[in-house]
Amino acid sequence: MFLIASDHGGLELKESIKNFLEGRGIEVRDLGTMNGDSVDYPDYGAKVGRAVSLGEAQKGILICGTGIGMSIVANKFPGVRAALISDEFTARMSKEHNNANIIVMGGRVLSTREACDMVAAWLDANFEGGRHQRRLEKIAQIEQDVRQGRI
Ligand SMILES: O=C(CO)[C@H](O)[C@H](O)[C@H](O)COP(=O)(O)O
Repeated sequence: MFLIASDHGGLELKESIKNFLEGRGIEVRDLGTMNGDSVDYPDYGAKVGRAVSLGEAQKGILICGTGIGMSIVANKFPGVRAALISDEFTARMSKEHNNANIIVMGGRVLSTREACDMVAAWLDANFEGGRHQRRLEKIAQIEQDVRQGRI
């Protein structure tokens, strides 16, 4: 099951991506925002970041105006690897090398077509493991060390 959320700056793109995913037979849970009123991206980024961190969902998609704020928020949660992607190449790499469990996009940056192609590239890619797994383990270790005040 996929989680998706946006602020007002990503609302339109969120709706398009949701339709795109559902068209591919993927179940999507929309955590808001549901209308164009101005809202604060941390509130929505935290909903998806928390759920992925707790294992309530395997994957998430976040959209704000640029994607920057949402990625900062989501990456506060342990175990979250949120990737701000900008094109099909970074979308694919975010899975192959980083095994990103959340992708983040800018609703004021991308066209619907570009964004859907990027989502497809991420979905269709596979994590390569090997040296990339070692690097992800180092990230997890850093997370532990920071939490326990070792570094
Ligand atoms: O990335 C963002 C925040 O870092 C987003 O672009 C927000 O959507 C943006 O900041 C919202 O701006 P607004 O002027 O309040 O519409």
